[in-house]
Amino acid sequence: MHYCLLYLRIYQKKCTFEIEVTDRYPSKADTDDENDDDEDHDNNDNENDNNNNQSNKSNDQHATKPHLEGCVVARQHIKKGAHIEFLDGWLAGLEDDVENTFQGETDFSIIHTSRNGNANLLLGPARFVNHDCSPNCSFSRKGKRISLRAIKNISPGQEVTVTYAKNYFGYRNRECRCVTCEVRGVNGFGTPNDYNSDEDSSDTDALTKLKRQKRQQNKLNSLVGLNADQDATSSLVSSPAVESIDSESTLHSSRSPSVTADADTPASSLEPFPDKTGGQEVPLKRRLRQREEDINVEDKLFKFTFDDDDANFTTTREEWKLLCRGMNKEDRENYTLHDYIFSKLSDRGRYKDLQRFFFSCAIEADLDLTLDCVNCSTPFFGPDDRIAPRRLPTRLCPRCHRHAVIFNAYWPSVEPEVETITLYRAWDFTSLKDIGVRGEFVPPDEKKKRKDLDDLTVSSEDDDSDDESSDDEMSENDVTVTLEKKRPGRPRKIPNPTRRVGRPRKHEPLELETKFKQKSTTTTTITKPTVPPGRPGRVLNNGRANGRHLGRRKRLDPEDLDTSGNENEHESDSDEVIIMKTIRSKRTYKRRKPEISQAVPRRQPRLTFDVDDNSRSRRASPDETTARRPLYVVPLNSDKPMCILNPPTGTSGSIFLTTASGEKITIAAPGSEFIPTEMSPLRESISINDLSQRSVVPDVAAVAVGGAGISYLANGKTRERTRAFRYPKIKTIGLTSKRTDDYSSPSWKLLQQVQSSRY
Ligand SMILES: C[S@@+](CC[C@H](N)C(=O)[O-])C[C@H]1O[C@@H](n2cnc3c(N)ncnc32)[C@H](O)[C@@H]1O
Repeated sequence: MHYCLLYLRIYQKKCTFEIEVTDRYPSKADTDDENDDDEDHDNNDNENDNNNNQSNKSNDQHATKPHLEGCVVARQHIKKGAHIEFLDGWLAGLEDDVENTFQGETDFSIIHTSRNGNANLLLGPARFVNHDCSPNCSFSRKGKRISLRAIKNISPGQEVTVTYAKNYFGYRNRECRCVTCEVRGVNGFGTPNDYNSDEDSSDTDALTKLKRQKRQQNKLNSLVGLNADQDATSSLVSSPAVESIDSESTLHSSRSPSVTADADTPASSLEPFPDKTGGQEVPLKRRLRQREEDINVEDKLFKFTFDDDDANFTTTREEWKLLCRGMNKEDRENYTLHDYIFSKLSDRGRYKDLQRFFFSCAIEADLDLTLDCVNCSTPFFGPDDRIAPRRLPTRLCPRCHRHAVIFNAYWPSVEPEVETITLYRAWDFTSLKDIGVRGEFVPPDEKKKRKDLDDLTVSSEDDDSDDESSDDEMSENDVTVTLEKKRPGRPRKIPNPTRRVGRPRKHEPLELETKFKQKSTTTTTITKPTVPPGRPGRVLNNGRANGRHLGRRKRLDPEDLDTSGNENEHESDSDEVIIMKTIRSKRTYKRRKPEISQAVPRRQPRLTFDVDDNSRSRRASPDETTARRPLYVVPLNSDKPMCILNPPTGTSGSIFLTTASGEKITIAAPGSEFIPTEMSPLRESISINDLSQRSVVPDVAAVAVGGAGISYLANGKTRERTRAFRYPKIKTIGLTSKRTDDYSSPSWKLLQQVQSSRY
């Protein structure tokens, strides 16, 4: 309890520091590898143009092996001599044999006190304080209690450090990877030669070296603009000789959260708020206001671009605004962006999964993608962060995000903002249309209809669930009967005695598990169930499965999608849902008859999303495309047609979309007149000249297929021009009315038909 309190206290407002994560230090395994493969490193590093010195080499090496550890970062100015409240530790004595069990572990901090030499386990927030050869704090001990005192002035954002011992990280701390060593290019950042020269040197040499270090440190001070107290290299600690100091490159290589400067960044940018006033002290309030303004600007500008594609994609936010423009004022005020997104998603619970999916796709699509924290400008998502984080990135870096969640204030301020801070996801559906994740936009009247149907379903399900609970082993027929009773639409979650909440537990009661298995087996063997039409858009499950994969730190694997989703879905809690999922599998829907005759391809693509197809590196072979590429249907309000085909001007014709297998779906009536100036809101066809002139086609339905084409009349002959899409991403073709609320438009109906025939 006592230890718990020690930790909990650090979340108090007046606490001047916080626990952060850093990837500065290598794991034990990394260090061993490094020693083993020194030669290899050199060879590899030589290939890297950017890495001219050893320190960078070393860093890059670790960039590929992120290893996170804790660190303590100041959140407020801490004056020299001040006791750092709440940064306390507690010593728990260790017996010798127990101590041995901790050998080689860095997760525990063992302290040997000079008085009796006993080993103690250091517990409490103080255990997160890292070593620096030029520390800004020192430990002090009172009985079993350890506290920290600042020996230099510490600014917000600076890491709180102490010196552990002279030889803690090997002889003369040669494996030390503190900021000071990094700046000096020594120890963990030095070359083996440094060590040799150091070992050979005499005491007099050491004095000269110290003097030289002092000179270099002064030089550094003037370079980075820190005063003597804040300087990372000010204290003369025992350290090998410094051959040269390349402050710019070494600072650049720093990946600790407390040091975020890059090569040409002046020291001011080490501050959480980049100094925009030419070095003058700016009041916190003003900086916060400035930051808010920046956020607003950023918000407007936030765009997502895939450079390998036909067009830039505007944000979902902009689409939403466009939609709002057509609304009356009252509706507009009540209709939030989230409403819009969720109306597309149809299920709030999928938001997170979809986010993960976007995140992974974003990484797939642009390997150099980085985002800067809107609060502290730290790049928090870059090439090195390709391994999926446990938490999704926000537009605030993890540190600022967490801080905002706790204090409703922007780091480092702890004064709550007047209004609740809105925390945006970094990948907020901006790429919805691009990535190929399908959403479902349900018109309000349709939504109502479905709701009514769903309500009906719930009541019928209630009856069914009674039956089920009385009979564990359901026969195939039983299932079919159950389903026949069902209305179309997604099954509702209903109270069910056998319902499993959350993931299957490791130690589930045996009885329940058997029951579950029996039912699953029964359901998966159904061959010809009466398929409830269901509602379109269920493919979001795919995104879901992907997210799950990411959570397991795995690359997305399309092969896994069909199966893993079923196992882990939240909805798989109930047997009902398992049944539905089975029915929704590709086998079942293949048997469904297309509802629009010539407009729908005979051969339906599988209900999978193949991430490999989506990657730049590989183009799917025709066979693969036929098998894997789905026909995506997403209504969008894009202001740009993404696929532009250039027919000869002055011609008229029709537009069709092609599936991956080459089948065509005509989406605009052939032979329609081209009247560029009069855009009929209800027209069924769109002139190919509209596209050729790249005119804006508002409120379009988007259909992602294998390609798109036009057929037109030229010299009395019908000609065709088709373009295959390289990636199975969503492409839009202008298609429908200008009015988004007009769901009676023929093209909207067509879209619905296509949608319903799809699933
Ligand atoms: C008392 S703990 C400090 C907290 C630690 N970072 C953590 O998250 O548990 C000591 C461990 O931190 C790491 N560490 C701290 N300072 C270091 C430094 N200057 N160089 C290399 N590793 C360091 C080492 O792994 C060391 O065993």
